[in-house]
Amino acid sequence: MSRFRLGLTGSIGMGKSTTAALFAAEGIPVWDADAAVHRLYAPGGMGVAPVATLCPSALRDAGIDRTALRDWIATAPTALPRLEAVVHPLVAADRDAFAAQVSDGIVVFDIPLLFEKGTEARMDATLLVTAPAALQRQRVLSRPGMTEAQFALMLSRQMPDAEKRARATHIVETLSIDQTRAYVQALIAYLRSAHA
Ligand SMILES: CC(C)(COP(=O)(O)OP(=O)(O)OC[C@H]1O[C@@H](n2cnc3c(N)ncnc32)[C@H](O)[C@@H]1O)[C@@H](O)C(=O)NCCC(=O)NCCS
Ligand SMILES: Nc1ncnc2c1ncn2[C@@H]1O[C@H](COP(=O)(O)OP(=O)(O)OP(=O)(O)O)[C@@H](O)[C@H]1O
Repeated sequence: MSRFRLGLTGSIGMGKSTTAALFAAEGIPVWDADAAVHRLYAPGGMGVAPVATLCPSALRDAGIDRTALRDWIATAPTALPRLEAVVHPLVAADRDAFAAQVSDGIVVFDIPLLFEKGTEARMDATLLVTAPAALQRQRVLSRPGMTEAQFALMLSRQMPDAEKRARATHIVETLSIDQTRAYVQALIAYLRSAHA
């Protein structure tokens, strides 16, 4: 089977990381965009200098402090697009370097902003993880330090779930681990048979 790129996405708290781990447990290589950003922000990361130039207050212990960055983003509507303009090309380079290492079989790309940034055009198929809004809200608000305002702000920055459902080639509701694991296993089998 030649390389098959599966874009995994979903709004905050919908189950991307958990579902990505289910693919990894089946032996599927997974690239995680949020993890790539953490690497870029860590001391020695490629993102430290450019982000610190943009937001000097975020430079802390030779790395980028996300809390300071989050506070800076709240100061102006232009802040996040300016940050993305610096970070996203570095994330894309990390993604392409990962993809180049895998020559065949299914590869999963866990990308929160897959649809928001049109990255689905670089994928062979897309899987949306989703859940009822009330469950999403309960999950996110149960996180330490998360507030209603923060949740609303993050949701406002992400494409509505209904729009993502209309664009995804595959959709799974993350209601139980067993049910999602069964879905992941069936999807892997289907993709291997359909694209052998
Ligand atoms: C804005 C930042 C500082 C907030 O960091 P913090 O640790 O508080 O939140 P975290 O990173 O866990 O993100 C919380 C939620 O927002 C999502 N998110 C992250 N960046 C963005 C963004 N630019 N637009 C919309 N949602 C985003 C995440 O996927 C997650 O669902 C951080 O997310 C960041 O640096 N984002 C810019 C880089 C980026 O766009 N990352 C997404 C790559 S697809
Ligand atoms: N299939 C599932 N069944 C039951 N609970 C799930 C499932 N998938 C995820 N969850 C729960 O939902 C919460 C959010 O999951 P996860 O962190 O994977 O979401 P995410 O989309 O990666 O979130 P973020 O966008 O904030 O990174 C976690 O508490 C997790 O235990």
